[in-house]
Amino acid sequence: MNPTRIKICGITRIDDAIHAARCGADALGFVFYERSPRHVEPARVREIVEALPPFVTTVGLFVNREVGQVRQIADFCGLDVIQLHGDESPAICRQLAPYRVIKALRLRDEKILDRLDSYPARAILLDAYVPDQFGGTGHRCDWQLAARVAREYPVILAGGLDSDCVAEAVARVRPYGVDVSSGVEQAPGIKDPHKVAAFIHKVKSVRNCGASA
Ligand SMILES: O=C(O)c1ccccc1NCC(=O)[C@H](O)[C@H](O)COP(=O)(O)O
Repeated sequence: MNPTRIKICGITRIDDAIHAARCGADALGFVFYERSPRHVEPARVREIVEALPPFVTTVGLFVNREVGQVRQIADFCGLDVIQLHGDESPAICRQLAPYRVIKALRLRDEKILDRLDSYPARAILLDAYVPDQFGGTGHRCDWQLAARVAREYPVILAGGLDSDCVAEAVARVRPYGVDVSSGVEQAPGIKDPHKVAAFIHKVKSVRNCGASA
């Protein structure tokens, strides 16, 4: 049985990053989408990355950015993984090699099942579908459909998770990992240390028989 990996997304402050790492987060996400209330400048992210312990994975989130810009920012900040949260094609994912790519897809209906094979991504992040919004919405996705996807692919479940619902979500979907942003915040971009600790504790205490390596 593998543990459910935990990504805390929308980090903008060193203290929040260190606290999440101490609580046991596997990965931290930084939003480079300028229209997000969690947007953070590359110079700040570089400082945060330099302050982190060695075994915490750093993930940069981009929405429909040009590949060269994504690479430039990722190289500058020292990021480990790139998460593409817009309408990026499978070809764009390929162009970012050797960076590992997580492709985020907003789960609208079963048509998603036909699109998955084309993505050369290390994992698919399933988020809620909210018209005209790319992420960080606080809305849940269809866990039943997500569970079907998770039987075939490594899935990172996102969308409206918090410490109250995450144990049930893991038990039902059996994802590779979970991702949370607004559910552990005091305000957009500002994490609540108690909510972060409670979320991570809940995930670590639930059995996930389906999670693959
Ligand atoms: O968080 C944002 O503001 C955001 C904006 C645009 C694209 C992606 C964004 N966040 C990506 C994430 O990975 C979030 O953690 C994910 O969407 C879940 O968010 P939430 O429902 O608030 O937990």
